[in-house]
Amino acid sequence: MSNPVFDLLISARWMITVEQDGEILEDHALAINNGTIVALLTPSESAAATAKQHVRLDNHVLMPGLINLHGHSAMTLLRGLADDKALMDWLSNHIWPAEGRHVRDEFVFDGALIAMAEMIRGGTTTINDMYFYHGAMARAGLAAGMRTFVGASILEFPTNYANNADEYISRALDERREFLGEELITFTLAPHAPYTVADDTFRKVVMLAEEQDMLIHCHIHESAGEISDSMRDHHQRPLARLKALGLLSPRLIAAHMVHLSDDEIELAARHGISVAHNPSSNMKLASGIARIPQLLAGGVNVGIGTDGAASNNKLDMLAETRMAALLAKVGAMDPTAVPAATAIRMATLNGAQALGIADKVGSIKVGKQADLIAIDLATVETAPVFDPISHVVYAAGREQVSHVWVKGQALMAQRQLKTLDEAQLIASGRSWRERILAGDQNA
Ligand SMILES: CSC[C@H]1O[C@@H](n2cnc3c(O)ncnc32)[C@H](O)[C@@H]1O
Ligand SMILES: [Zn+2]
Repeated sequence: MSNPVFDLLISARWMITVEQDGEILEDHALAINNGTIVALLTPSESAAATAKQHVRLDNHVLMPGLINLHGHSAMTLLRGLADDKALMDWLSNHIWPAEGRHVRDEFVFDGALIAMAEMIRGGTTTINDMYFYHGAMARAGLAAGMRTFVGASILEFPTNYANNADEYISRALDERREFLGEELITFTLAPHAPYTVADDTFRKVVMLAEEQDMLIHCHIHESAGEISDSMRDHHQRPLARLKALGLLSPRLIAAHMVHLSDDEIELAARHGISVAHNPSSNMKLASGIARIPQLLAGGVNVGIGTDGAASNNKLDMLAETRMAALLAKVGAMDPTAVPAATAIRMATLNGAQALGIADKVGSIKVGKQADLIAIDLATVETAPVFDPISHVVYAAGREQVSHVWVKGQALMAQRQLKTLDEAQLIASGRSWRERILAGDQNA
């Protein structure tokens, strides 16, 4: 019997599977057909295998694509407009007025494409987003070929997108219809935060999420002010209020969760909620240090996000993974907190788990889809290699990401973007700068 000819064969010097913490395979290969990993080949099997395309990564580590569990992609167009502010000052006095002047369909599409190019160049294959103009976001995801979770934002106050909570919801559900058959596009419900969403709206969100089988994505316990304002307005901490409203469940991805008591960590674990940890944004807005080691020890699923480019200001998941490991250590005054392998699991499989796609992506396993990245370790920054897991977290930079695949489709090869035109995106960013500086209401 003749050997099968695979669609794609990727052989790599090292493979971090994330199936077991710390597992590294040397000189193995992955066989891929129709975007799915169909075989994991030993060195001798790899040598005998044949494929329509064979990518040889002799100095690289191959690993699952990074999953950005919390972002606002289109905010790339507001990057650097308001730095060095605390959360509520940043939002109320700078970001929301700027969004009022500029955020439209075209802004979201163009801003999201710039974000996606940056994310792909840094090894991100999935983005869990929340913003406005969801058709534009979904179209950007399809153009880029990224796995895109489009968060349908819900607020009580008017923006360019909608006037009240009911309108945010109905408009988003209308926009969602066009993309229901798209495997890479999933809509989620994204009530913005406990301080911008009323009790009745949260109740509607819970009902709708169950009825439509949708995830819920919300900023929760981001700053100390959010908690004290909630005590003043609701006589409860936000998490207790959300529990009473039925929001706490495995459907919930809670972004930030910086300020938590031991009881609240236990509550989060008991209800199976996932946390999107955003270390750089939390540091830059001086929101605080999330208690990640305690959350993980308590059994809470914690993934990693960048937040938007206006509060980070990078969309660099490798840097964020490193920050997650370092910040946990200094927060706990314990160098063993969040070791490198745990940080990699948080940035991959835990993100997939939060999004309900751990059966499809998040680790390297036969039967899973080929959402994969390669990182070139043959650079002075990562020579010599004793432990590829250590280098991925602590030493390698995003410029060392060489290849990115989503469902077997190459989005980047040898650092060349395959689905997006970098020069065009830089030009688009320049033209938005002029429009934004001109204060064009219809920009
Ligand atoms: C409803 S999502 C879009 C909304 O959220 C704002 N935003 C961006 N980053 C943050 C953050 O860290 N905390 C709270 N709100 C944030 C964004 O500007 C949009 O208005
Ligand atoms: Zn955010």
